[in-house]
Amino acid sequence: MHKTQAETSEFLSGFLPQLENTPDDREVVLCPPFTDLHLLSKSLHGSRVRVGAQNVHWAESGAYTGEISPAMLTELSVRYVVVGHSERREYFGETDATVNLRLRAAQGAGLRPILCVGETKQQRDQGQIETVIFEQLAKGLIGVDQSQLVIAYEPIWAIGTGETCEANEANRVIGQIRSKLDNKLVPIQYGGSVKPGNIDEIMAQPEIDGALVGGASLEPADFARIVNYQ
Ligand SMILES: O=C[C@H](O)COP(=O)(O)O
Repeated sequence: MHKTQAETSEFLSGFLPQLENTPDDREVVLCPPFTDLHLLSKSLHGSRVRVGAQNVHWAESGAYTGEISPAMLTELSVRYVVVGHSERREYFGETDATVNLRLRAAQGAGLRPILCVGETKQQRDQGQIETVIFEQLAKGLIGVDQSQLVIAYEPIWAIGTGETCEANEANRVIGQIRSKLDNKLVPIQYGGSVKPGNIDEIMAQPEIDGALVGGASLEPADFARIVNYQ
């Protein structure tokens, strides 16, 4: 829940010029609040930056006050949608079952969902990393087309805390996630306190295909440095 439309416009003015020398292999997606989607879609038309949303409901339409349907997003040229972020699971009652409904509805409308999975600190300390994540995958991915999917491994204890998962540990867990997938080519991102100072090491890991960036994406220079990792 960051940035009004005015703030988003200001962000773009600072960010887009810094993509002039960005290598072609980088796919850049901005996932703002719903209220910024129209502005972003218009402003980014013809650019290399794609637009994503932060959530989507599974129904086509109906009496679901406060929710947003897949078609409402695709009409705005939205291509991606984050599903099952840990904040949605923790604060808004998301379960693996509702995550699954959202993933399937998103794909049914032509959106490419970014499924977030990850463990709490307590689960990690109790040696339950794989147990937790494999269950999130098993329940979340029922009936989901893995050729139109992105996964983000986000250890909850590393989100917004400044405490980053060591790059080699993130690489190990992401390898475990990949071992459970039918399609080994699903892009798997790491998320959790990604910053200009650690992006190079994170992206040097063989299993890590990208990053889901929160706080550091709010500053144009920081996010551009992350996109332009070495
Ligand atoms: O939504 C963003 C991710 O949860 C990561 O957030 P962060 O980079 O602020 O830790």
